[in-house]
Amino acid sequence: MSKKISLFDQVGGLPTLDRVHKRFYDKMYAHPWLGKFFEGHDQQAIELRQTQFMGVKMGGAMRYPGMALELAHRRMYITLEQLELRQSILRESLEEEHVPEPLIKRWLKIDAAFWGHIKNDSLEEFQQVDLKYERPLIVPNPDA
Ligand code: HEM
Repeated sequence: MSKKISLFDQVGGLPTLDRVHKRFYDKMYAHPWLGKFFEGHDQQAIELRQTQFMGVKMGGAMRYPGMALELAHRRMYITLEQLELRQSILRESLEEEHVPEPLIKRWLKIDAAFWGHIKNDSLEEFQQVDLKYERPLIVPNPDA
């Protein structure tokens, strides 16, 4: 019986995830709007967590020892517009790393499956979240 090859192996395994996420977070950290969320956060640590998280979801033999996404992002006011912008930056990074288009589509579909854990539908709803001692982080669009 033939074994189905995981998406993780199809894209080239850990070296590909490492390269994509390095490129992706270089762009995110440099971004005039989304970059503000990452100020004071170690880029290499976030790259590693993203690789572990996606590695597991893509069927790799990996472990994700990080926080639940809802908890990791709950102090950030993240909207659908920002998630779409983030995904266009992720797509650009995947294309620049020559990941084939059908695999890009599968990668982005997995990514989008977790938006529900992170997305805020309105500022009113966000302001009702009990953040305990954490400071809320709302970043207005510098171009708006
Ligand atoms: C515009 C959207 C997003 C922004 C601005 C954002 C920002 C951030 C920031 C600032 C952190 C560091 C949190 C901390 O260390 O306290 C973080 C962690 C993380 N994010 Fe996001 N994120 C976004 C969307 C996503 C999405 C869609 C995913 C997954 C599909 C994701 C996966 C992760 C993971 C795995 C971590 C690591 C959590 C940990 O360290 O335990 N993020 N994000």
